[in-house]
Amino acid sequence: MGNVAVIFKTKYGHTKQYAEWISEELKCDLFEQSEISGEKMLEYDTIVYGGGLYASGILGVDLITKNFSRINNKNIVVFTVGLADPDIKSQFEPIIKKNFTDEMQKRINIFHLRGGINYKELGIVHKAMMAALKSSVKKKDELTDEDRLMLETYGDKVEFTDKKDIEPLISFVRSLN
Ligand SMILES: Cc1cc2nc3c(=O)[nH]c(=O)nc-3n(C[C@H](O)[C@H](O)[C@H](O)COP(=O)(O)O)c2cc1C
Repeated sequence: MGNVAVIFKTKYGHTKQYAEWISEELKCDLFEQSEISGEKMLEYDTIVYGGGLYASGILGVDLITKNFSRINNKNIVVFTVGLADPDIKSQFEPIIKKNFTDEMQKRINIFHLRGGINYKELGIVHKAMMAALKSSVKKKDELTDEDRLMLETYGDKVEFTDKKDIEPLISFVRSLN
């Protein structure tokens, strides 16, 4: 795995928690996305980037995509943190397509971790986005499990963040050259 940098961007702290656990486990450097430049990333053999999921976008992932041609020769691992259940793999396909080109998808190893939400903490824009999502879900004829979870927990607090879920990512990074 060589020398590893864990980099993250969070709005409400869930991705930061995972990034801290990962960097502690790997005993490696940890950076907030705004603290590290494309140039600095060149010092590492393995880059692990984590971003919260917002309307299918991976927060701050442009650090990786904009610098992709420079870091292409490194091990690149991305983890997303969202409310979507990581066991339902199909729902991540559009997210991966939206955030990465075909070439990037071949080179980047992607993991999905589950975060949480506390409606009382949300900023005004995010509150409005969740309200809009709720009314569109309520209009659906058939609800998915995710839709039901959203309606049941709307306005409340849900927490899925769990340290043991980093294990597959940790084993993968340790297996890298
Ligand atoms: C406005 C808004 C949009 C969101 N969009 C998604 C999404 O597209 N997919 C998903 O799985 N979770 C989505 N979430 C849930 C967040 O990804 C989840 O709260 C996550 O834990 C946030 O990570 P952070 O605390 O590190 O920012 C959304 C949350 C908000 C408030």
